[in-house]
Amino acid sequence: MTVLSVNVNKIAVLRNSRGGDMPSVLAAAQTCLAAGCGGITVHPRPDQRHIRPQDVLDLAQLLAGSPAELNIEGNPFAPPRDAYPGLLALCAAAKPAQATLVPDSDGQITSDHGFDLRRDAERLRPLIAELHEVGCRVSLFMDADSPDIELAAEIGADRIELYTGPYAEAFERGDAARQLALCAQAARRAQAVGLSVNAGHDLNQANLGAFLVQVPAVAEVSIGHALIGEALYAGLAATVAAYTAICAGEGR
Ligand SMILES: CC(=O)[C@@H](O)[C@H](O)COP(=O)(O)O
Ligand SMILES: NCC(=O)COP(=O)(O)O
Repeated sequence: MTVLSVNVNKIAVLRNSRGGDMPSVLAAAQTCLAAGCGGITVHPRPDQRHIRPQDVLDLAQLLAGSPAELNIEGNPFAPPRDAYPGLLALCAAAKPAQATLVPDSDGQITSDHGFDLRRDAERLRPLIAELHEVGCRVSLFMDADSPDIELAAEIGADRIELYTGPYAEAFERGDAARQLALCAQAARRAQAVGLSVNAGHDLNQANLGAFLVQVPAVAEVSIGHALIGEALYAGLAATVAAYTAICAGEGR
């Protein structure tokens, strides 16, 4: 079954807009966990516009000893800045179950592409080894049409996360077949060299079911933006329950 990891970045965005601790990232994570999700995802960025280092440490404490996993996403090449210690230092302190490496830059509103491993493989290799030393599983954010899926295994990654933004856009336009085929093919290539496959970005209640039907053996989906938006109307616990039902294949 596919694990749902809820990305709580957007809870922090709302909190940060006024300061203080309302809404609380920790309380939101607790609600998601109680509603049945299998993990919590955060994507701290150097400008600290949403999840902050202290949130990461608090979430790590909340999840310690629980079967639910903490997944920390971020750019491993972004240098420390102000109170942001850098992704590897944060992972060393929080010891998440999974670190997902993403090649996003500060100027991006959100992540919008995967790694070019022809360019970055040799820089990533020692960082992946360092994260393994800390005890993290390592996943690499990859485009579904990347020619270099197999290289992720060669440099030591455990998983890839398929960037599903192009699929979500195509689904919205009503012509998702090509993107689904690309994602399914990338998943099969990854699995053939021993990588597990995660997926994320702009997944929602409308497009998730078709994705999980067509793309084989997706280990985890991380979902935030749509889920938190939908939760404004339906409630967080009910929305998480709806996603876990889709992940469990109910209604297929
Ligand atoms: C890697 C990825 O697709 C997500 O981490 C995405 O970046 C969500 O983060 P934001 O909520 O900050 O856009
Ligand atoms: N890795 C994807 C993620 O964490 C959530 O992306 P989104 O649902 O906020 O687009």
